[in-house]
Amino acid sequence: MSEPVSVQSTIRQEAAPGPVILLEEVRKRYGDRQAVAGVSFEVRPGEFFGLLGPNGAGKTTLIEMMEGLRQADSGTVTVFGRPPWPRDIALLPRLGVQTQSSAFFVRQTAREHLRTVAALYGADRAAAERTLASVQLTEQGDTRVEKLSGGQRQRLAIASALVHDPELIFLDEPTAALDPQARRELWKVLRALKSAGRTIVYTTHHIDEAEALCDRVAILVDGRVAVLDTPHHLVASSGLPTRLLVPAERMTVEEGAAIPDVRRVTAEGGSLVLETSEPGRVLSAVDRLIGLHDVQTRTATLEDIYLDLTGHLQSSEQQS
Ligand SMILES: Nc1ncnc2c1ncn2[C@@H]1O[C@H](COP(=O)(O)OP(=O)(O)OP(=O)(O)O)[C@@H](O)[C@H]1O
Repeated sequence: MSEPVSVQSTIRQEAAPGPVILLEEVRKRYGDRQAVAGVSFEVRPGEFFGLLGPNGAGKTTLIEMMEGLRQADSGTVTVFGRPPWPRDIALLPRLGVQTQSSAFFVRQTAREHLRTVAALYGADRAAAERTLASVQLTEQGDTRVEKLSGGQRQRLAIASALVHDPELIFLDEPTAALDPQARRELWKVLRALKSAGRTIVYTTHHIDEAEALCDRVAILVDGRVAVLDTPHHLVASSGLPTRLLVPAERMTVEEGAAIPDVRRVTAEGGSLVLETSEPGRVLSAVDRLIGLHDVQTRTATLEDIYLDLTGHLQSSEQQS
C-alpha cells in the first residue's frame, strides 16, 4: 500500500516545484535613470526564459542582479530560494554566466582558457574538451584567444558558462556576433541544454530566435515588464491583424481598400498588403476579384508584437 503514497508525493512535488528565480518589485536606479522600475516575475525549473526589449530597457541590469553581480535598490531577488547578493558562494557552481570577452585570458589558447575556467569551478579537463566540442570549437582549441574571430570568441564565452554543467544558465545576447549558420548551430546546443533539464535565461535582439527557442518571454520597456507569456499566447492574444500579400500588378490600392473588412492597405516591395482581422472573408473577396494565385497570408509574429509594444513600427507604411 505504500506505493500509491510515494507516487502521490512525487506528483505533488512535480506539480509545485519552487521557481528557480523569483523577482518581486525589483528596482534599480543609476543617477536619475530608473533602469529597472518594479519588475516581478518567476523563472520555472527547466524553462527557457527570454528577456526582450530595446537598447536601454534594463535587460542587462536585471540579469546582473539575478547573477549576483549587482545589488537591487529595492524589491527581492531569489535564485534557488537564496538571495544572490551579496555574492553567495553556495550558488556559484549552480550558475553559468557567459563571460564577457574582456574577461578572457587572451594569451591562452581556447582550450587552455576553457580548462582554466573549468578548474576554477572544480570541473575536469574532459569537461573542458566536451564543452569545446559542443560549441564547435575543437578545431580552434589550439588557437590563441586573441586570434579567434568574433563569432568564435562568442562561442568560447558561451562555453565558459557551460563548462561546469550548471543548472541555471544566463546568456546575454549570445548570438549577437554570429553569422546565420553559426546562430542555427548554437540553437542546437541551446535546445540540447534545455532537453537536459537546464534552466536558461536569455536576452536577444533577434525576436525570431526568441520565438523559436523560448518557452516564455518577457518584453521589457523602460525598465518594466510590458508583457510576459508564451510566444504563442502573445501572438494569439495580440489582436494584431493578419496581412494578405497580393501581387501589386494585380490590384490597385483603391480596389484593396474597397474590400469590406480591410483595415488598411499599404504597398511593400512589389506587394499590396491588406490588413484585416477577418482573413477568411477578405480572402474570399480577393478570390472573386483576381483569384488567389500568388496571394500569401501572413499572421502576426512575435516580432510584430515586439515592434508594436516598443513603438518602432515603421510608420513609413502609409495608411491608404
Ligand atoms: N553602470 C551604469 N551606470 C549608469 N547607467 C547605466 C549603467 N548601466 C546601465 N545604465 C543605464 O541603465 C539603462 C538600462 O541599461 P541596461 O544595460 O540594463 O539595458 P539593456 O536592456 O541591457 O540594453 P542593451 O540592449 O543596449 O544591452 C540604460 O539607460 C543605461 O544607459
